[in-house]
Amino acid sequence: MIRANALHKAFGAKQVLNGVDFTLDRGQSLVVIGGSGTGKSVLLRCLLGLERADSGTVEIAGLRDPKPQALAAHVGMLFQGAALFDSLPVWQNVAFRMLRGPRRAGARALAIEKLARVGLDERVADLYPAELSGGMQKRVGLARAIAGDPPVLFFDEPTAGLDPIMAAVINALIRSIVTEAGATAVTITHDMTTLREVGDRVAMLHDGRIHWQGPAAEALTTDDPVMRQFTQGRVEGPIATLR
Ligand SMILES: Nc1ncnc2c1ncn2[C@@H]1O[C@H](COP(=O)(O)OP(=O)(O)OP(=O)(O)O)[C@@H](O)[C@H]1O
Repeated sequence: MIRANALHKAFGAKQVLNGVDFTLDRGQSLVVIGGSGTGKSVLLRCLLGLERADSGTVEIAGLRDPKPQALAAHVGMLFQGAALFDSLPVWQNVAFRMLRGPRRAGARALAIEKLARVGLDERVADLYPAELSGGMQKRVGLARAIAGDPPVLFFDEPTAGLDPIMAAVINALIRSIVTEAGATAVTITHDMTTLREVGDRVAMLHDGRIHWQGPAAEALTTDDPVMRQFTQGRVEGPIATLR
């Protein structure tokens, strides 16, 4: 369902992706972890066709090296910081894509249905993003990601900036939405709780490659020194840190 094959991407002399390979079966949920600056966002942009890899191929939902426009019908995305349009009310943010298509008339009802799915009341529909808390904005972003019932979902740092309780709420919502929809999901995170709650599988990006991948249950118990340092948040270990 999602395949990255030998992806390479450099910026000038800096080789960020240096042969990234992974395959994710339909209906599986993959959590991608890795230190700051290891290229998680670059990988995401390459997968979504927002950035062109120097070499290698991507396959998503049967499309090979798809352009973002071609992916729009297949992929829902929760952006870091939710990335809502400030000038549009919540319901138009959620049903944004429908507003320009033949199903315009049903857009508001669909938005309200999706808002309910993420635990938001109909009254939120007419508010503007600036009137919402960070946690509510994340929920709206989540409602937008699932508005078109896409078979593939991407979540970029879904709990960043949230308090631990709201983070738990968002993790649980993501897990239930992914399970219920049978969606194939890729989540980028630094949050070990998200790793445990959301992932079936985990892949760790390190030195431009997938250094480790395996079942989520093994990610926190593996003896791999890079994984151990990262998941346990240790300063000492093979991952170079600025001290
Ligand atoms: N457009 C660009 N031009 C030049 N360098 C870039 C560009 N985009 C990313 N990079 C570099 O690629 C590297 C990886 O960046 P990326 O944002 O993917 O890291 P990340 O793993 O997502 O980090 P974080 O967890 O901090 O968000 C960084 O060194 C960054 O400076």
